[in-house]
Amino acid sequence: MATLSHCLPSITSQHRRLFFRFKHRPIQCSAAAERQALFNRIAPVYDNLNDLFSLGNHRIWKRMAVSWSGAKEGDNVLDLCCGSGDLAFLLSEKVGPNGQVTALDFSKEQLQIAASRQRMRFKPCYKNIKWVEGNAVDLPFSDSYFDGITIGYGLRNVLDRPKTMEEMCRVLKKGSKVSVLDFNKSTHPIAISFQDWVIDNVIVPVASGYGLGSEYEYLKNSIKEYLTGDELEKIALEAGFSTAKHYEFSGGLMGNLVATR
Ligand SMILES: C/C(=C\Cc1cc(O)c2ccccc2c1O)CCC[C@H](C)CCC[C@H](C)CCCC(C)C
Ligand SMILES: C[S@@+](CC[C@H](N)C(=O)[O-])C[C@H]1O[C@@H](n2cnc3c(N)ncnc32)[C@H](O)[C@@H]1O
Repeated sequence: MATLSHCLPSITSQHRRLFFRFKHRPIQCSAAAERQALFNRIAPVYDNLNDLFSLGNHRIWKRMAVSWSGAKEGDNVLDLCCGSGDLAFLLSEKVGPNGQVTALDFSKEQLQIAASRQRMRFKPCYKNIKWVEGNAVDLPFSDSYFDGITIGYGLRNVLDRPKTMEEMCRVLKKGSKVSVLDFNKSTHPIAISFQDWVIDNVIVPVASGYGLGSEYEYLKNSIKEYLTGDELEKIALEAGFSTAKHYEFSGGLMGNLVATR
């Protein structure tokens, strides 16, 4: 059984207590383990490259996603596939000291960075964040537990998206929302060509300079294999959500699914 505390020699006991034990199944499937390893490898440069490649725009997109989740003061919310914690920190400010944020990811390196950011940029409300090492397809939470969920650039990367949708529906209270932010799998030829051109000619060459060329090649392929807005709405309804609406923005490059349990 893996506990994150074994892998975190540099964090304080206060922060170590913030991690739950990962009681659920360890990652056994080799495809999932490869993906986990990829996100561990990019963790040290992940935040800086997001700022650089999106010209800071990812911060705006993440604020929009939090707003779409309907999270409010005092809520108990989940940020799934939290990575280095951007959405969790925004949720923390939104729900305030009387609320609670649980932020889950399967990458130890990303969680380690999230915890160190929590220490360094300390705001009183950040005490309300708990970091959890776990798998999005098998959530360690009881039914109807959360008032809202965000998942930013996460659903595209999980191997079993319908199961992840079902899990999110299961742990949400009735009437509460999930906000799923990601690249939009556009059907417009100009948006597709622009996205491909930027990734091939800017993102992959720059990332190659950090030894991460293949990791960012994966990003391009994962967008191609992702779901369109219509397909996302369909899997949300099939998973048990009562309504589902996908919004496109930033010239059709990004998309956000909002589904209500
Ligand atoms: C925060 C963003 C992406 C996170 C992200 C998601 C993934 O699945 C990855 C997989 C593998 C490697 C890295 C990632 C990853 O970083 C969104 C913004 C960051 C993008 C890298 C920037 C995308 C640029 C657009 C194609 C065009 C930008 C136009 C902008 C308005 C200037
Ligand atoms: C592109 S990052 C997004 C991080 C963060 N949400 C953000 O917007 O910056 C995708 C994250 O999903 C996590 N992830 C992918 N598949 C997962 C799974 N099955 N269970 C838990 N986390 C997963 C990765 O470890 C990675 O941190």
